[in-house]
Amino acid sequence: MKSEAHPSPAGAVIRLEEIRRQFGPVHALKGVSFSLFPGRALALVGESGCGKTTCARIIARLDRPTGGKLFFHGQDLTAQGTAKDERLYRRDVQMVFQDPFSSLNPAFTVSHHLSRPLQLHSQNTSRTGLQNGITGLLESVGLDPAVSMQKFPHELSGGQRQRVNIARALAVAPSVLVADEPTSMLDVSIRKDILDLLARVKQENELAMLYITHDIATAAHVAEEIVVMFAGQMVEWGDTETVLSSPRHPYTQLLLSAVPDGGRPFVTGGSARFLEQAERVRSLSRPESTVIDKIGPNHFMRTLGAQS
Ligand SMILES: Nc1ncnc2c1ncn2[C@@H]1O[C@H](COP(=O)(O)OP(=O)(O)OP(=O)(O)O)[C@@H](O)[C@H]1O
Repeated sequence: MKSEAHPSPAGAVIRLEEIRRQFGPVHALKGVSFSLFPGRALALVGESGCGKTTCARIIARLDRPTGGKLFFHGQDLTAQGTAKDERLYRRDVQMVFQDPFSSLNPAFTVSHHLSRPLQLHSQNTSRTGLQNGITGLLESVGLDPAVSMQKFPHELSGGQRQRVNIARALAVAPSVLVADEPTSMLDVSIRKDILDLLARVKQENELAMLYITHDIATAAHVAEEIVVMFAGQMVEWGDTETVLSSPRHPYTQLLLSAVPDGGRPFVTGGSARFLEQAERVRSLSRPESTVIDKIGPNHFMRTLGAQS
């Protein structure tokens, strides 16, 4: 059976089909397939090194796969497009990175950061038109334009900077937003606010969103669908609510068991026993397998491969 995170790719903005990426001997992605749909988010969840950022970079065309296909509105992008196509694609697919500090230039004001992408996108580049555009963008991400417009990045909190990054991504009216660990460098107290903002802008702008996180507990805040990855493979995927409430793959169960107050103890007997069990699950999950179990209408699990 095909490994597809959504039963029907009709209407998909982005579709990855059996994407592979090898870096020398490292198989970072071993055949990843999913689709992104307008107004919906897919959470890509897994521990460090499982291939999440490689997926994001391939979608943003910052990296090329060594196998498989990438489709944009049904068009196969695997082959190199014209420079103009690439430019348009990169405008349509925006990224928000995890570090809100380094992604803004300390020498420029908030207003400057937003005016360039607005000028690129907007027909109305008059002074008033730009001013209105900046005001609207700042309001849409919950910042007071009068207060924040002329500020420099160092005058903003981490959360405010991430809001500016989101506003900047929205300035070119993209159809896809890839958010790579957008809250992992922020204070715990404001993480939920940023996730709520992402969920809201996704809906308001009909964005097809990829939300990348190592924190499975946050997936439900933003994403209707989830893909759990381990060692370059999708191990379990489907509707977020279903996967989180009835996880079937041992690795998904392991991730959920580590959520504080998740109410889902994986093992009893303390941390040493937990680490031992976690290692056992990792070695069970590592071998490649092409057999997919369909558990529900949109709930799939990769069966465990043969141990070598
Ligand atoms: N440019 C590269 N050269 C060599 N190996 C790479 C390169 N980029 C990624 N890798 C390897 O590919 C694998 C997947 O990396 P990737 O960064 O996609 O994982 P990740 O899940 O995003 O991890 P993290 O959360 O730590 O960023 C890792 O083993 C990584 O070391």
